[in-house]
Amino acid sequence: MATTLDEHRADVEALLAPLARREVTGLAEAAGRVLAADVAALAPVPAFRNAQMDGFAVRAADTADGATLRVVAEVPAGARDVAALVPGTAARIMTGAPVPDGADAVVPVERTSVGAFSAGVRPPEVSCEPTVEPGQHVREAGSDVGAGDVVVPAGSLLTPTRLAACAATGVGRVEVWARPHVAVVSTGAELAVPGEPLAPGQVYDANATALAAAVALAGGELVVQARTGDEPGDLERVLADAAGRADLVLTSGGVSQGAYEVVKDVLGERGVRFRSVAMQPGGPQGWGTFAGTPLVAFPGNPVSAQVSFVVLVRDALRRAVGLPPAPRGRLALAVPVASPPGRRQLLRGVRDGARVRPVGGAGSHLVVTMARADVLIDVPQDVTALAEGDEVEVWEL
Ligand SMILES: Nc1nc2c(c(=O)[nH]1)N[C@H]1C(S)=C(S)[C@@H](COP(=O)(O)OP(=O)(O)OC[C@H]3O[C@@H](n4cnc5c(N)ncnc54)[C@H](O)[C@@H]3O)O[C@H]1N2
Ligand code: MOO
Repeated sequence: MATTLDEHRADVEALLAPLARREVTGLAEAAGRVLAADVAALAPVPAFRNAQMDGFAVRAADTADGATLRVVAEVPAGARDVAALVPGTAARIMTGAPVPDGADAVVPVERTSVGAFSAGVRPPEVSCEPTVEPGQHVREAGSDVGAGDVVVPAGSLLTPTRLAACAATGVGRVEVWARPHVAVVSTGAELAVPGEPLAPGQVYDANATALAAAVALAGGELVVQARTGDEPGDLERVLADAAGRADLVLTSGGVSQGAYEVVKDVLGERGVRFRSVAMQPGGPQGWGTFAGTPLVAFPGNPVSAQVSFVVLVRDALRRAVGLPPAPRGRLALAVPVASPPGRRQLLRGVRDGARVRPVGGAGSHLVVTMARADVLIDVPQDVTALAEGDEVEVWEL
């Protein structure tokens, strides 16, 4: 009996479990990564009591009845050793500058007798708006976060806002889940490079591009993208290089029943296992290690290779980088669907409002039609007919 998709997926997930690894990076490189450990604030925010407005630091009680205050000091942002404010005086202060001890309020310049600042001229005195509340326009130290408090918890995706929070609290490096290095190897003597002329009998290599993009979107880092023909020696050389540079090697092609199944032949001798999985597309599959590096061998048909990645490898890569599984959902079928028995079908589907309908035919070569699909419709192995309105599980593409 052919292996079920769930059984094969479990084997591939076990093979890829060691890909999860932590590393410490700078903040710029951490964008889009997932935090592996809590980040705690090294400094409080604000680090000191400071002004929220350009204006005058005062004692609120001194300003009653429009009293005139002598302007005795100048406090720009970045000022150090700021003297305490003597009663009955004011200090000209700029946004972000330390509020002098003794002052308990900042009055914006436009709400004082001065009206506006002009460069280089310090007004000798000032009177304020009628009501000045203690604490107004003063940003207290630690009012955003205290030193030692958790700024961003482990498991968070590092978005610009969260990275800014790390930076603002003095944290320059963070522990994240490492991006596994992935090699993508397309096999087949017939493959041509997109952008170059197509000779008779050739087919453009779509899998290298598809798998490279899929790896990147699942959080992996592409380190090798190679093509090899049907020469065992070539394949061995390419795979040895790939296995030396990557944490995971993905191959496509050469795994079915043909006379030139180079992947199956070369890897089979090295302990990689091949089996027929009861799914369509993506029936013939291989998995194991090459020179100690995990390797997953997908069939060459471009629809099969892409579907195989989605259902076998995508979530394992996402897990390694700390991401949750890709979203799966349930949708009602917009049309009836017939399905052959004994093989779990992964039909290309397109959303139709809250419903889903199959798009294109079943052929695994229909790589362009596949691009119209936004989900895979998952028809269980034992189901042969579904009616309009029946709910099906879908995998996002
Ligand atoms: N006698 C049998 N023949 C086949 C069987 C079978 O059980 N018995 N299985 C079929 C199924 S299902 C699949 S899937 C394919 C898998 O074939 P391979 O993995 O050996 O792949 P190839 O033969 O190398 O290529 C298949 C097909 O895909 C095209 N291809 C390959 N690589 C690429 C690429 N990188 N980009 C675009 N297209 C690619 C290739 O030209 C072939 O047309 O086997 C069936 N046969
Ligand atoms: O199992 Mo194959 O992937 O259908 O074309």
